Amino acid sequence: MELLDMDIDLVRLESSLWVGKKRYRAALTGWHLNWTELDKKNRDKKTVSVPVSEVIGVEEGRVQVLPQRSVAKDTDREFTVFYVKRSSSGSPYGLLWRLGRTQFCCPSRDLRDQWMTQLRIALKTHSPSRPHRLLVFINPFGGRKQGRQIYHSLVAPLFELAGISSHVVVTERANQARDHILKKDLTGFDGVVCVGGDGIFSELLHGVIGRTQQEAGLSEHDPSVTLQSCDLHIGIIPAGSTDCVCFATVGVNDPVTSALHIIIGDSQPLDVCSVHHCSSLVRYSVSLVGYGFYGDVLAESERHRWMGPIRYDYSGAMVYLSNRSYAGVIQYLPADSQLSSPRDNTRCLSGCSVCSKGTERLFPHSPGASSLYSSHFSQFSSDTEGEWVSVEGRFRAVSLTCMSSSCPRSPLGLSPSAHLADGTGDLIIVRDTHPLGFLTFLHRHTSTQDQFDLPFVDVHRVKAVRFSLPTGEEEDRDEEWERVNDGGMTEEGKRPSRSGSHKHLVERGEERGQKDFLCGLCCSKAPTVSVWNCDGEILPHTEISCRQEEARSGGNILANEGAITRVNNRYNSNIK
Ligand SMILES: CCCCCCCCCCCCC/C=C/[C@@H](O)[C@H](CO)NC(=O)CCCCCCCCCCCCCCC
Ligand SMILES: Nc1ncnc2c1ncn2[C@@H]1O[C@H](COP(=O)(O)OP(=O)(O)OP(=O)(O)O)[C@@H](O)[C@H]1O
Ligand SMILES: [Ca+2]
Repeated sequence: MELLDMDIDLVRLESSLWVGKKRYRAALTGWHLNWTELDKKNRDKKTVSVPVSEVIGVEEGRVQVLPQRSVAKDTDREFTVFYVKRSSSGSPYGLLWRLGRTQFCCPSRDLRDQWMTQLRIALKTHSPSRPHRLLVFINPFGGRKQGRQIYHSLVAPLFELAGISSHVVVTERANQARDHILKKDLTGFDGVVCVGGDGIFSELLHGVIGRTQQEAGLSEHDPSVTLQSCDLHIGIIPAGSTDCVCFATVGVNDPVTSALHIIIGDSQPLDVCSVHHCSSLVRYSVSLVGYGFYGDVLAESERHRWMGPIRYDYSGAMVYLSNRSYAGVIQYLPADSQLSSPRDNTRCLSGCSVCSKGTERLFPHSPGASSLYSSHFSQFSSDTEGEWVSVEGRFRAVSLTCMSSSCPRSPLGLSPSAHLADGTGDLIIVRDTHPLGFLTFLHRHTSTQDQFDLPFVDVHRVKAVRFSLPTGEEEDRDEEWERVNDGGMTEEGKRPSRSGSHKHLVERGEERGQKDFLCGLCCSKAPTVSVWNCDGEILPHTEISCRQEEARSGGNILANEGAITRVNNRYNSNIK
């Protein structure tokens, strides 16, 4: 093996080159492009070394790509190399990536051509996982409504430089991206990319998982089905309001950083949680399934979409001031506590040993290929996993998060030690408490203080969760529905339809549950039920079951991140 590595690492090309007025000795091996400054006596000074896997492109002449493309081809002895450059500035939670650029001048045109050819061959041979053709969905209404501009000014030039061809769809309605992936011919695409927030990411996730199951002839609703692995990677260019999936996987929300990760083919598997109601699939989640506070904030914020990202802070304050708690019965299936715990102070990065161990345990005989795995609830228990546990009471918030769910508002996230791909989620139960206590809990999300170290908060690492209303509450809830809806019923005959005196409050979607909350803000009687927030979408049911689907390490549900894997194994962690 060592011999083979040495063979591959043999120098392919070495020569003197000029960068500006300085003379360098440049060498291209299989894995690296190095250039070392030489002093007047030909002694080595500083060396710059760029892994071939991080070279973005090579162009003839003196070329600039960002902020605007400009080409000076007046000499035939120059070429420009573009590569990933880690910015020393950037966010305290992750490094920004920038497009590095060096213009080399060769002693002859012949040598320039040799450099260009060798670099392009090296790129082809050593970057097998790079995408060549991408399907890009832009949500023009996400976040500050800058998706189109972000893509065309910052991302498209990089894709072009890297030789990636992209087909762009600017969405005209919600769920268009999901339906496109479910129904259209995707032959030739190596991946799908969303430009927007967690909502459009969720559309792509549902499209990709759904399509894969369709093609395999599997029903997503059938709980006995083992979900098929998804071959299409999903990339995220952050242009939304929270961009939690991007932040939690890359460490920063920055379109250029994400575009560079996509170009070099970085990928990170993610846990996916499926949410069922009465044995039928409602949605998948990768981030937050939250009842109480986070459900209420989302429902309230939908009425203030026009405010942009700040709608969450405004709605958060409004909901906090309304001081609500909700009765419920939570049942959860603990995960194996010997493997990890939500309070073990670890931070999950790509290549994380807990995620790899979980994979080995789940798929002991599996080859490296990826797959999604689902199983019956009954199959979840292993020798070291516990039995179902039940908790009944009044809660400020019930949150299940598959990953840390870190975002700029909460840089360490809802559960800082949660893992990206270990097949578990963290259940955070915030029991009813006085307003100051709850404010302390919320405030701790903004710092490094432990939000779980409070007497009214419990956190459990789990494989599955069920939520139901206490006996008797169901009736109260229906009374509440009847009260606010003049007794109208839905076509399913289960709940009142959205009609009557509160219709004015409902602005979008099919979210029947939303009305309970909305009425709670404008009516004198406080609502008895909240709604579920599932990755930023309101669920139409209160009683749900969540279970962890399992992504094998090396899998490819998400291919945006990489902040962490190969890169950080070599250059320390990208998330400090
Ligand atoms: C005193 C300051 C307290 C600050 C508390 C900050 C807590 C922030 C926790 C953020 C957790 C994000 C979880 C991610 C969920 C995503 O899958 C989902 C889809 O994008 N986003 C949301 O649902 C969007 C959810 C957005 C939730 C924002 C909550 C803001 C709370 C503000 C409370 C102010 C109290 C003021 C009292 C006068
Ligand atoms: N053209 C469109 N018109 C209306 N809604 C759309 C359109 N395209 C996508 N959507 C929907 O808009 C919703 C919000 O989109 P997105 O997540 O991109 O932005 P956001 O809500 O501002 O950000 P975040 O989810 O990070 O908070 C999603 O539910 C998505 O399905
Ligand atoms: Ca997890």
